[in-house]
Amino acid sequence: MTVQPRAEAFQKNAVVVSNLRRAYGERSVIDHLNLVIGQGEFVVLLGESGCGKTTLLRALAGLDPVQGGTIEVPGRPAVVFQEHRLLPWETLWRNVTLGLRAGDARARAAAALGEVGLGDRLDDWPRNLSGGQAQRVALARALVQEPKLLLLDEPFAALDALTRLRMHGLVKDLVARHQPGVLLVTHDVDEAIRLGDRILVMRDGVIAAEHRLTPDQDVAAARAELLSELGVSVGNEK
Ligand SMILES: Nc1ncnc2c1ncn2[C@@H]1O[C@H](COP(=O)(O)OP(=O)(O)OP(=O)(O)O)[C@@H](O)[C@H]1O
Repeated sequence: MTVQPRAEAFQKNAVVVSNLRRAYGERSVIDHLNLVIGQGEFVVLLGESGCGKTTLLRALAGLDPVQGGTIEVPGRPAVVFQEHRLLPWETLWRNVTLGLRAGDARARAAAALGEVGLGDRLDDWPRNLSGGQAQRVALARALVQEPKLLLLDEPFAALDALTRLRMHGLVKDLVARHQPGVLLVTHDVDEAIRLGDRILVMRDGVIAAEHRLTPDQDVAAARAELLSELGVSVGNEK
């Protein structure tokens, strides 16, 4: 067992990954990777397609076995995927509290759905939601568990540009309020710059580069640097 949920909460860290290894058969995808995410820290993971971002996220979520190393997390991580994964035969409030053992489940669902602007839709059905609304319910379902670690695997990728921008604001607010450590996987460099306290670039099975963004960051320069690390030449683009 390499994923080790700890009963006592970490004081500072949402996850500590040491020397993680993950292979599919003979093919190594994660090769002695180290990573620490602090409580309340928003970390974004970029990397070329196929470099192993989702593999890492799934390992952190405890969804897949790993071949070596350790993952220490203070409790069960919550995950939001690109697809909302709501159960069509359950109402929204029941979807939000699935697996939650609490006597006041409906009240908790009401609070969580309220936080994502859907407090008046408790008894509605997933089929009646837009893509953005469904992702908001998926976020409520993740946050109702009060996770110390929130894993986001391209949760905005299927949304239109305007909805995506609104979701960025919402997620940022929710993370500031609930203070989980966050690992967001995305292909979108602008999204990474907008949301990340720290941006990681994954390559050859490890974290190959790391950027801490400051409030007075030169955004164009950061963007060009990140794109270049991802193998994209931007020439003189501002
Ligand atoms: N179940 C699997 N069986 C075998 N190989 C797999 C499996 N899942 C992923 N891989 C391989 O592992 C590598 C990493 O895949 P992964 O999905 O983690 O990449 P990614 O960085 O998330 O890619 P993308 O950005 O395109 O989503 C790829 O080469 C992929 O083909």
